[in-house]
Amino acid sequence: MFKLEALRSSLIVSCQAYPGEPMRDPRTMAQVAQSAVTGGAAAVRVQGLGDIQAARSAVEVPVIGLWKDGHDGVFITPTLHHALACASAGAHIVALDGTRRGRPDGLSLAQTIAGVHEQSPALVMADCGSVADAAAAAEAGADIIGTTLAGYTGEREKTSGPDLEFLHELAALDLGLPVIAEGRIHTPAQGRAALDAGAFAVVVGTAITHPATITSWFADALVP
Ligand SMILES: CC(=O)N[C@H](C=O)[C@@H](O)[C@H](O)[C@H](O)COP(=O)(O)O
Repeated sequence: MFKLEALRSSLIVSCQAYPGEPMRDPRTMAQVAQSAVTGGAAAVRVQGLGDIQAARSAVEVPVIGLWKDGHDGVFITPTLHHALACASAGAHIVALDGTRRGRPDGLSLAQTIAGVHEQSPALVMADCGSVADAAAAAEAGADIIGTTLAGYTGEREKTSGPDLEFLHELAALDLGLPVIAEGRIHTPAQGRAALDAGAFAVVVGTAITHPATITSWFADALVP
């Protein structure tokens, strides 16, 4: 079993391709994950049961697994069924929607987290969108708080870079849980700033593993 403490101050790389994209293939994402580990990623975050299984076979580092179902409301590992499937596929940490919104299976966040803890060895990362979410997720038994949904639930403004103010507010709250900064970290300096704002570790996705978006940044900058 991995030690969460080993991820302190580390870089975690999210390797995701979206529905319909050419790289949406578990073998491709496993290769991306391997490349991230070669570059220094201490863990990877992957979406979908096939990608979780492929990543587990491809890399030695911890795998954060999630299952996106839909694209509105509660869609990141929305139910206990989805969470247990991620754990069965090999996720060391299951990332799930950690907001205060109603869940499609009618279970509370606390019931969902308890179900994962009772039925698997996986830890739970609660993807939150606000300080109130984070406090509720800590109360509900989450092992890790993620800032993943800041700017996506209507409770906080969508900052262009990481929501550093959110990280400062969470640090001040001192929930007693590791807070992983995730979302719109696009440069190494922003990753450093997230750690300095109190994050336990940093997840970078798009800026490392989503070539279509990275290309658009360059292409847009060249438009006269
Ligand atoms: C909001 C949502 O659906 N976030 C997803 C969560 O898994 C991913 O699409 C993001 O790429 C990931 O959070 C990493 O963030 P960024 O790609 O900004 O570095």
